[in-house]
Amino acid sequence: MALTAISNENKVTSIESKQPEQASTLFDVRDLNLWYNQTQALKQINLTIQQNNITAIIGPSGCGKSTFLKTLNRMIDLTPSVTTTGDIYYKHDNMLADSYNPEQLRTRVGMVFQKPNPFPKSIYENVAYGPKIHGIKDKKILNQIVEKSLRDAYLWDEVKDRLKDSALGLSGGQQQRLCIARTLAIEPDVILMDEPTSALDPVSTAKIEELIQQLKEDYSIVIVTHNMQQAGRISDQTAFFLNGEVVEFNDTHTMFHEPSDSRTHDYINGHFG
Ligand SMILES: Nc1ncnc2c1ncn2[C@@H]1O[C@H](COP(=O)(O)OP(=O)(O)OP(=O)(O)O)[C@@H](O)[C@H]1O
Repeated sequence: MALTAISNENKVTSIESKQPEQASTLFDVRDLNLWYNQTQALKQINLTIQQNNITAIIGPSGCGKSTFLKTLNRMIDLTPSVTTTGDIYYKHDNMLADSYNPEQLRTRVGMVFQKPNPFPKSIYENVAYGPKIHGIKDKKILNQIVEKSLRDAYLWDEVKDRLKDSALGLSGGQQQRLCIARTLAIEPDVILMDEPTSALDPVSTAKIEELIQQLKEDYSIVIVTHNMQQAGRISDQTAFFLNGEVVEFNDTHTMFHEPSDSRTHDYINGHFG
């Protein structure tokens, strides 16, 4: 299978090279394979993820999208009986190496899940939690972080008068924006999002999509989505996964208008999946 990657200049480039990618590459995934016990879930994945881009991961159920996302911050380590081969360079360090510190990686690579999962604490404490864990005790600084994170997550105006209320009293869409604010509070480089709008109504979905596009200014985003329109609307690059392989990885416009593989064409046009 011919695999291609899009450089910052939007030229199709070969990723056969074993040299580190250019400075704007955040993740450089090389020959990644992953097994759950004997079952191979990811097969020879090669792709690069660029800074300040939105990269969408699409594909039918069970094709390995979430597994791939969880390798990017090594949350997959928490699943017993997983083995991997290959390399993932994060800012030029191989973060799959035994010597690499996954805790540190997770402070740089935050994650937002399909179902909003706020802690059963106040709105304020949900956002302050990460910075507190990282040793910030000064109340004034914490207040600033909480306000900025909630503003950046487009939630401040809706919650500024009820910061001490339980986060569980927020609507689903507000809870998801709170989870994004909680991620922003630790100032990551990357936000991984696993179907972040699939449990939300269309209005909340539109707000989160707008937010994601805004966040691209300061963060890099990798989003798993089942929603083709969403991938087409918000992402810069799209990877199409099928049976654990990357069938096609390209800039989103090309992928949706001139897919190079007939399986991509069929999936995008709803013929399977
Ligand atoms: N903890 C696990 N133990 C064993 N197999 C697993 C585990 N998690 C996922 N798998 C298997 O790995 C494959 C890929 O699963 P994954 O959840 O990554 O797919 P997905 O594309 O995200 O699916 P969906 O769109 O349904 O969420 C599937 O065959 C799945 O059954």
